[in-house]
Amino acid sequence: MLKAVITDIDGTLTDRRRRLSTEAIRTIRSLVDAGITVVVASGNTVCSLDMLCKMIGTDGSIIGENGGLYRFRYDGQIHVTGRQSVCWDAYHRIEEHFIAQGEVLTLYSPEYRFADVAFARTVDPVEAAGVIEGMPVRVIDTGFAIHLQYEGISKGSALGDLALLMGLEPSDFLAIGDSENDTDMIRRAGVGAAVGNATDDLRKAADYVSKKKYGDGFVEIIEKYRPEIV
Ligand SMILES: O=C(O)COP(=O)(O)O
Ligand SMILES: [Mg+2]
Repeated sequence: MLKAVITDIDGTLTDRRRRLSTEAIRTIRSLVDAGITVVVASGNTVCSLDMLCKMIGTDGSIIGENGGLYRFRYDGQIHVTGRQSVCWDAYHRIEEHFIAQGEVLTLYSPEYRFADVAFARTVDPVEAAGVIEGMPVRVIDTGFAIHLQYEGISKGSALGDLALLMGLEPSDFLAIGDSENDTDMIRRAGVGAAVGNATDDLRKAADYVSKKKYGDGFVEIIEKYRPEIV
């Protein structure tokens, strides 16, 4: 039996252009109204997740910055497990490398980030990873941004910590995602599902891959597993 849902946002509840699926929101509201907790787990910042949770109508339980931080409900403490200073060291090395080639990197909301570093996908993430080889930092391409994350930290590691705070096990969760940054999370969850537009690696790690894409895929997955969520 499953007891809660944890979902990625970009590419799962949104389309490629980050437009939220109204059908997915409707589905989340029906889960919440039935007393089922829905956690959002994203590479996004706390403030953007808070706005989203309020407007969708969840209880504010979040995993942000790709697992670099998490919080149980709006009034809970923000637990930061990422090590941003190490990520900044990695970023500066990458920045120097690309500046030497005439490429200027664009940071994403650095003033609102506490755990990781994120920047625009204007450079090759594999080349960026090569530049910081040996450092305890992972380069993550979410399909929407490139993130630098301290080793061992992921949405999956944060799911373990958050589930404990909620009095649940990771295996109590149905987890849904679309990309590389969701892999650990869908592996650790009781059921891990990927939407139809998911990357090949995530599809391989998933228990189920929806036929439909983006928000419609999310709705399809919830409909399939709804009888198992109590
Ligand atoms: O912040 C990103 O790069 C992607 O966000 P997501 O984890 O909700 O897909
Ligand atoms: Mg995503």
